[in-house]
Amino acid sequence: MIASYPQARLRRTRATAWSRALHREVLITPADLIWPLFVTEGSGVEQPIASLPGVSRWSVDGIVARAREAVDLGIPCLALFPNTQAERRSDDGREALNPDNLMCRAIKAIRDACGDAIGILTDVALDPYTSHGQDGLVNTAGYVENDATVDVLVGQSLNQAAAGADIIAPSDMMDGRVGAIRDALERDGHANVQIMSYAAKYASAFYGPFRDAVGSRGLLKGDKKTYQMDPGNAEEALREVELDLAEGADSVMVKPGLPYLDIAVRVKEAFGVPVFAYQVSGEYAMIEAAVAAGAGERDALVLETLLAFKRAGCSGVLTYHAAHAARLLGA
Ligand SMILES: NCc1[nH]cc(CCC(=O)O)c1CC(=O)O
Ligand SMILES: [Mg+2]
Repeated sequence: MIASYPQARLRRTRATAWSRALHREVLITPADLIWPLFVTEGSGVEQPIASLPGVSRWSVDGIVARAREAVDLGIPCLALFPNTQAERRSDDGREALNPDNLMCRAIKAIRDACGDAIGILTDVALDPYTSHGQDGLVNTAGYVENDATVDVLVGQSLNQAAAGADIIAPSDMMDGRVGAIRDALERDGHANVQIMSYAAKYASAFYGPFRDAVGSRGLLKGDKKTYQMDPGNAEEALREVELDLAEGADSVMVKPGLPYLDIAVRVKEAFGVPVFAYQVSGEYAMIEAAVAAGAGERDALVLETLLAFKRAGCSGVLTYHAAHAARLLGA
């Protein structure tokens, strides 16, 4: 029998800070955070990104400094994204296969500086390397070809793994890419390289600032609706996750974050595997815009939104607020 009022007063346990702390069901800690970083050419370069106030692209030396900062803050993993120079972009995105590309140089530099003190997650998709900004190879009809793209993504993954990536994170939404990448990693001696699949990734309006950051926004014609998921679909997300797990994903991601918390909950309940959420660039920008407009307080907005992911059952969150949040949580 469950008591009712006045024997039950749910405000009793909320009356003091110590009691609220004692009864809190979930916590967010720096160890729950993955910090996405944008890499650019040069040295000593910091380029602020206008649509992501507070976030910059860094040259490799700056990325190494961010990696050391992350280690000090207790952030376990970085996610790297390259801003590829226009002259290195092509229709087929072949720069993704260059063992000396910006991404590979950043991976090696972080590894040299930090050893195994931090994980390096690398995004697999061709959009930072294509002249058209699509994640895959586009045929003459303008359609992104699935199987031909997967062949290139396998090469991109092996290139990243050879440079020292710890977690390969395919964000392209091609069918069958997780299995193909897993097979190739096993064959190539990378049995312990993980795959975190962007399994349920939606064709979202929240990616705009990210496309500025990697330099693909002005290039992209049309949209990504023939491969990223329709925002109306939830059952389909479970099928996407099921397939990626069957193909060898170690963990799965739901993206964007807050607007899709229901998906995170359902995936966790259905499969009981490690689920990560990506609080994407547009979500970050929304919080910063609210702060700038005096509509909310940054620290509180950041910590509340991050806690929500933990409550939904996520193992962790990719967030551009990672360093700020870790500083707040470490204090
Ligand atoms: N495959 C590219 C990729 N990887 C991560 C993001 C978005 C992340 C963000 O908005 O923060 C995107 C953008 C896209 O699909 O167009
Ligand atoms: Mg899929």
